[in-house]
Amino acid sequence: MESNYEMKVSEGPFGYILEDVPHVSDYIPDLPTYPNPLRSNPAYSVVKQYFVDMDDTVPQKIVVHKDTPRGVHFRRAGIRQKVYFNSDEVNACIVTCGGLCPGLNTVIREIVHSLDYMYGVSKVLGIDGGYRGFYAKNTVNLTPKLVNDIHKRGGTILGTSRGGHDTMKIVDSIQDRGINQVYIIGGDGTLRGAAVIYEEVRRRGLKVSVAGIPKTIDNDIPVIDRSFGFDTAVEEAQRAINAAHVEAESAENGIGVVKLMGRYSGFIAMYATLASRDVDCCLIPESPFYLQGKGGLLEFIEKRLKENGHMVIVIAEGAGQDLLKEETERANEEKDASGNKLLQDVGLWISQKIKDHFAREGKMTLTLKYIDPTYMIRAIPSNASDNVYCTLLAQSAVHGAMAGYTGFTSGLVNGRHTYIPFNRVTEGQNQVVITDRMWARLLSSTNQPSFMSQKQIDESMEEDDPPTQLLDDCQDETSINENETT
Ligand SMILES: Nc1ncnc2c1ncn2[C@@H]1O[C@H](COP(=O)(O)OP(=O)(O)OP(=O)(O)O)[C@@H](O)[C@H]1O
Ligand SMILES: O=P(O)(O)OC[C@H]1O[C@](O)(CO)[C@@H](O)[C@@H]1O
Ligand SMILES: [Mg+2]
Repeated sequence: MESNYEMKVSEGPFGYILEDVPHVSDYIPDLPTYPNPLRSNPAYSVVKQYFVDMDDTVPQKIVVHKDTPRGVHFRRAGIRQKVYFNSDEVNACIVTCGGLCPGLNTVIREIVHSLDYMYGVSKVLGIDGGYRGFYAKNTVNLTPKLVNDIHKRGGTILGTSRGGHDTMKIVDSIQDRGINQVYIIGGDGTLRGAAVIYEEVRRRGLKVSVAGIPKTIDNDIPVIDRSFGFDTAVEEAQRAINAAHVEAESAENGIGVVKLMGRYSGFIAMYATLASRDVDCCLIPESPFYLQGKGGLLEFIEKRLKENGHMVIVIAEGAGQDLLKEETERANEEKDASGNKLLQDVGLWISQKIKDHFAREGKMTLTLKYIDPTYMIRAIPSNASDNVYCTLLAQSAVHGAMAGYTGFTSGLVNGRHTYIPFNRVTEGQNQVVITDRMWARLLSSTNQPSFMSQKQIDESMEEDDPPTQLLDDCQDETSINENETT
């Protein structure tokens, strides 16, 4: 089903734009409102200004010049004075879809706890096994007690799946069960699914809030600063890189190759490399490379081995797929149940190419160890900082749904929690911009070639990408989201 998501945009002076999120009262008139029960919650009532001002918004771009227009803003997340659901009336559900990511259980736990402890909501259903669970499986009652310890475990207690999105059946199930708050945790595909669920709910005139919590280990969701679980994944990747380094260092002409996740976006590989400092070469999908000849990878490997006697290569799973395709003379057209292209194993392929090259040339004997920790970095529980992040994302989603917002995802923008309309997070993909300052930092830390000709550099500068860090000098140094902070 195609999305027809209509944007709710308003404008103000000096180029101010609010990309607002829908509200149930947009299509159901005269809904009653209730005072927020948090008024009498001792934890909150001591906090000065614990209600978010209705006019609070967060700018998408925070580095500005004297005369730049104020630009796009998102509604600030948080507790509202009025809520549109009475506590007894709420019948919520939670579903997790797509690939695993550290922190899924923390988000589930926190939605259940926030609904119960903050808003007195006790009816929360868990949907089993992703979208198809709405119509093909039984549900489970989620209580604070049941979910109390789950944040210490990896995975999702609800199970997840790919494929199986049937909008009509899902909304029928929502309607039949009397569900009026739907919390959907997932990546770009999941949020596309959530957008069409919201549209169908609205078409039927149902008082149902549809709230998303963006999840992606690859950090490829646009607009938001970073996705939950990313920090944990980068930290876990260090263990594999350390092992590769120890192996490489201990052998004559030792090479350690580590493959990390990242289908189209090389953020995990880039940040794991920058964090480790043991990596000699990082290869990501956004930065094409070649093997043979002057300036190629094999030449660089030989040089680095001569200099250092060992080296570590980190490769994102989506890197070099064009080379593999050429080599095998076939495109891998296989797709998963959600329609995502299945990739060939670039780690195995590149390891073999390196071994073959040096054996054939008889140049040097090398010892190569290939480490593939891809699923290990996403199947673990979230670390402390991701746990806090997940908690805040979940609480924001609950406050938003209780306040009657719908068709939105909670998300961190420039360090502030916001409500973002679905279509803004599904319209594109966050990727490493290789003409940006962060990639330049990586190149200078590994001292690897850029594998780009001057012609390619000129072309990429001319592309219609957002202005780059190298060009306009307006990068927020602490932010991960390359595209949006440049
Ligand atoms: N365009 C779409 N419209 C409706 N549903 C979709 C769409 N794309 C994907 N989905 C559904 O969303 C769910 C998850 O999609 P997908 O497997 O692509 O994972 P994801 O959410 O992108 O997460 P990740 O990329 O992290 O694995 C699946 O059930 C799939 O059927
Ligand atoms: O869970 P699956 O189907 O093996 O998919 C793995 C893919 O999911 C992700 O973890 C998230 O999109 C990718 O990095 C990876 O390519
Ligand atoms: Mg996806």
